[in-house]
Amino acid sequence: MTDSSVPPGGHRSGRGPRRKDDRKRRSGPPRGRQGPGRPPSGDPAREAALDTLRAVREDAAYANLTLPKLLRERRISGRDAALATDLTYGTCRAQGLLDAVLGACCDRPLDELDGVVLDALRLGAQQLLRTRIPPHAAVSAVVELVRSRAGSRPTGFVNAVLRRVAERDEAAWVDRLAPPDELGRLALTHAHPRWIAEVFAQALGGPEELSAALAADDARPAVHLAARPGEISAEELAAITGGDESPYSPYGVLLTEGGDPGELAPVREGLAVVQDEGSQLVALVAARAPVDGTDTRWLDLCAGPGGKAVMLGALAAIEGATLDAVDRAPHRARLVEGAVEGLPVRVHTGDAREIALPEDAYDRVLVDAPCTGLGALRRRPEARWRRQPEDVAELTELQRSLLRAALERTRPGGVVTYATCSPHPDETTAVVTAVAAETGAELLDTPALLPEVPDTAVPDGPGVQLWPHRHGTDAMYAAVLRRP
Ligand SMILES: C[S@@+](CC[C@H](N)C(=O)[O-])C[C@H]1O[C@@H](n2cnc3c(N)ncnc32)[C@H](O)[C@@H]1O
Repeated sequence: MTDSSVPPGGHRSGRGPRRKDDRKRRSGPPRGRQGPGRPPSGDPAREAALDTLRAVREDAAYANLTLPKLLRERRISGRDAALATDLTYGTCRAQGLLDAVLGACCDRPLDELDGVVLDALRLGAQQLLRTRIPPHAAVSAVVELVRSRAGSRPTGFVNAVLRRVAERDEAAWVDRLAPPDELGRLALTHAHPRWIAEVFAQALGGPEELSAALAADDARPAVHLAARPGEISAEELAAITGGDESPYSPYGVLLTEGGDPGELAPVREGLAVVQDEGSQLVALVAARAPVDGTDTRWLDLCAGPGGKAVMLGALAAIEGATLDAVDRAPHRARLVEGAVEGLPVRVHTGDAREIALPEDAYDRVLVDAPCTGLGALRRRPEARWRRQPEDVAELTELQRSLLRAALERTRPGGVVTYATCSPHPDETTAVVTAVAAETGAELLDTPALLPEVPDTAVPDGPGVQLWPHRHGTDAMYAAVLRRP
């Protein structure tokens, strides 16, 4: 739907980094900052949301790093912080759906709008379609925000577009805008790019669970803690934090209260870390995989920032083993060093494919490969719209070579666990089966290593696949291979 009665708003390019010559042409205060005579809107939550959306759009920032920093700097807490978080992450997650609706309500392409206006429209549409905020409050708050950031000129435009958005609810907009096929409809309904919905359907072995999978992936994830083995039990950790013991991981606690988990005493004291239950289960697979013979030399080839290295290091300490932990990125290797203090872990910085570590030597190896992260989209609100299908091929090349490097460093009879936080079959089954065929490595029965977790088998492939809608975890994948 377009409407020629909509008054003109800002017209500058709204998406992608702003060009230098654009900046020169503008007069007056820089967009996105307070200008003289323009008081703040008195709405710290929406101001923080708008600033984060700008950073995500212009600087390719990560919302989940930018917003918490901004809230701390501005001393925004309590209900304002909760509102800012809901609005920012919700708007980032739903961007494709919001843009489809806004596109039907604007008389010009969205990428010709001023960036601040576009961010404000997305923030407004999110409130109108996906929250319980009363429509008049949502519209007037966003109009005031635009006035404080960009002056009065675009306010009529923003007001008119948002009033058009408010004419239908989310379901009615989906009815109107969805493509005719079921997969396209589900992708729009749950605000996912079509290609990702296709990947999920392929990984699930059919469309039956797709709606549940996309819905769970569109919700905010629960926060899990992992108790450090040998230091504190999950039962004790749950009692101290007021959380619940996790359903599957023997070390997991599901937090039931909000707030910053980093401030909890057991986390500050190093007795527990914030870690999704799916990651805990992958570390458990790596620790449980059956080894023939000695079992004292362990290796984590892609260790940064150290979540699984902490769990493996703590288990190694209990078993009398040692762990070598490798990461190519120096700052990530340093994070591992900080995380594994006091554990029998040596940290190495370098490329796992070339690093000078012994070959045919390790009993137990984890390669938690860099991947598209399609299994952890819940945690990175903007990621689903940033990732592109073309990213996959480059990563699968690296994943195969890392798995080969892991097998070369494993002794005959030792085991390698290959893991990704992606369910994409090209990154999971295809990598594992190709490298197993090339090297003669034996594919072990990985679901048997997690007997307490139901429905982990991968359709037509080796390994275990976890899912948010089935297990409440990220969509982690793991498969175990034995070196011949
Ligand atoms: C999925 S993350 C690992 C997460 C980690 N296992 C944890 O539980 O916290 C992948 C890691 O692989 C590292 N990496 C990427 N390419 C690498 C390479 N060629 N050699 C070693 N590490 C690499 C990245 O820097 C990144 O830290």
